[in-house]
This record gives sequence, C-alpha cells and structure tokens, in this order.
Amino acid sequence: MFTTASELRPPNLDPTPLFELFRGSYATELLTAAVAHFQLFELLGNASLTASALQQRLQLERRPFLVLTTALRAMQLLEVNEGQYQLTQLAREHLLRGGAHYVGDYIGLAAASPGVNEMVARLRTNRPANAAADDGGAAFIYREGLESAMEREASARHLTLALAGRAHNVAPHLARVLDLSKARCVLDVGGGTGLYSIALLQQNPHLQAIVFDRPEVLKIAAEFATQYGVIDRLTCTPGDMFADELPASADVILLSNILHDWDEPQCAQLVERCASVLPAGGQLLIHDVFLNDDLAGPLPIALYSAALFTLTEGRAYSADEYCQWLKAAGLHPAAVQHTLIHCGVIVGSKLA
Ligand SMILES: C[S@@+](CC[C@H](N)C(=O)[O-])C[C@H]1O[C@@H](n2cnc3c(N)ncnc32)[C@H](O)[C@@H]1O
Repeated sequence: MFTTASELRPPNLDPTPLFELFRGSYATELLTAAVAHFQLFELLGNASLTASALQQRLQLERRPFLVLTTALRAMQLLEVNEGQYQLTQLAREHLLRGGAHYVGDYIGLAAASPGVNEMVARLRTNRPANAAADDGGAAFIYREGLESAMEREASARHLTLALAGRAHNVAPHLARVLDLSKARCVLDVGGGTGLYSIALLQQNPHLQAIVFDRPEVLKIAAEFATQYGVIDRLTCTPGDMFADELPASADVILLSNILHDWDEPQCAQLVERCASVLPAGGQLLIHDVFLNDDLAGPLPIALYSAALFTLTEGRAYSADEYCQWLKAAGLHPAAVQHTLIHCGVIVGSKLA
C-alpha cells in the first residue's frame, strides 16, 4: 500500500489554536451543567465548603468532581482558600439567582442541549461514553470487563487514525527534545499509530522499538512503520498492558497519552509495571498534558481533561501527580520538557 519512505517533520505552523477551539465546547457543557443541572452556584452561595463536603453535596465521585471543579476554577468562577471552596466575585455577581446582574437563566438556555445532557450523564455516572456493548465500546481503552472499541477492526482503525493527526505534529518535537543517543530499545506501551516510536527511530538510527498495543491497532502501526521506512527496526507486540507481561528488553519505555485515559489506581499500577521491567539506568517517559499542580487550570487543559473524562476512565493530571507515581515506583523524575499542543514529557530514571 505504501511504497516510499518519508521523514516525519515538525509542522511549519503550531496547530495548538485548532485544538483549543475544538475543545471549547466542553466549557459550555461544564458551565451549563454546573449552573442548570447541579445548581452549584446556589449550593455554595455566600458560604464555603471543604472539597469533601462540596463533593458530597453535588453527589459526584472524585473523578467527575475534580474535572468539574478544575474547569470552574480555571474559568475564575470558583476558588479554593485554605481548603475551602467558594465562589469568586464574578460568580457571586452573575451566577447567584436574584442578583441584579444574574445571567444563569441565559446560560440555562443550553441546559437541554444534547452535549450538556451527555456531560451531565457522564458526570453523574462516572462512566465513559459508549461503554455498553450495544454502543460500540469505549474509545481508546481496553481492560478486562470493559467493552472496548479497540477490539473491533473498523472502530480501532478509525480511532487510531484520528490520533495520527496529532502524532504527526507532536512526535517530531518529542524526538528532538529527548536525548536517546545511548538508548538501545524503546518500548512504546499503548503505542497506537506507532508514530512516536517512528519519530524516535528516525532521529536515532541505532535505536530499536517495540510497539505494544491491541492487535487491531497494531495493524496501523505496522502500516506507518512501512511507510516511514523503519519496519526493520520496529516490532509490533500485541497484549494487555494491565494483564500481560511487558517485554523486558527495552531500556526506555514510553507512555504517550496513556495515563490520562485511566483513573488514579490504574495509573499507579501502570507506572509500577513499567518501572519493574526497566533495567537499572533505564528511563520511563511520560508524554502527556499537565494541569497546574493545584488543579486550578490552565483552562485549555481543564477542557481537554473534560474530553478525556467523557471518553475514557481518566482525566488530565498534574506534573506533581505523575511525579508521585514515578517516585512510588522507585523512579527519579526530571522537570517537564515541552513538545507541542500543550504536551510535554517527564523522564523518570531508574538509578543504576
Ligand atoms: C490515547 S491512545 C494513545 C496512542 C499513542 N500512544 C499516542 O500518543 O497517540 C491509547 C492507546 O492505548 C491502547 N490501549 C488501551 N488499553 C490498552 C491495554 N489494556 N493494553 C494495551 N494497549 C492498550 C489503545 O489501543 C490506544 O492505542
């Protein structure tokens, strides 16, 4: 199908604004849900509540609570002072019913829109979209007990190729910020298109790569590896990253856009599993987006977090949260190095 090898190159123009525009709908959905479905602003009124009290009043589990409140904090409508959640002046003036400049009913015009209703359902159930067998299965995630779109040829291809657009832009940047001159083999866990591995292989001619993913997804990785002329150095290994043994032959492991698909216990488990197969001196690379450590923004990441929340079992995390998991697994995290489209990489080293 593909005949000529080509090189992955960074884009001329930064596509980040397109991603921010695309994710903007989550601002409408979360704001309208808070105003018209959860009555969050009335609930807080002029009082302040601890996180657990507010979470209880909203009847939300931890993950939806964090997604909703992170976005509202990033929107400057909610603030946390000494552990107490309270409304900002902006929210008090405009989102408390009865105020002279109340705009809640205006925002409420979107209350019955399909996007808002869907967001409310996701927040209330804490379950990803399409997770029932009849709905085609959840996007991007596979684990035992969950119906997954990644197990079906057409949907796995569709979803994986959708991510190729972002990878084509970001992967060449990742390859340029990392120094893998001394590395032998990179294991790309949940590697999807394989484009991140392919960029690393093109940048480092001595390197080998293993892309570990579900069988239907690996078909696409093999096609791209052929197209980009690195199929002789890239192995596709099918498996379940939670249940199967991870290949132990790599000295670098990449988790690119993986942990944000999973809830906190699975993130800790996955980091631990990766760390356990790394040799001394090996590195675990977490390539992802990062919330601020206080989980109060920035807004583009808070909105992306909402997207991840609705589609998967994850959300966006902070660098601090990632560092905690790396340290718990015995790895030493370095500072975030930025790539593109809000992404960056944290290198966790296993000391020799
Ligand atoms: C959001 S995509 C990220 C793909 C790629 N790393 C990237 O950055 O574009 C998540 C990937 O993890 C894979 N995945 C999900 N659950 C998995 C599991 N239990 N075992 C192996 N791969 C899994 C999916 O098939 C998908 O390719």
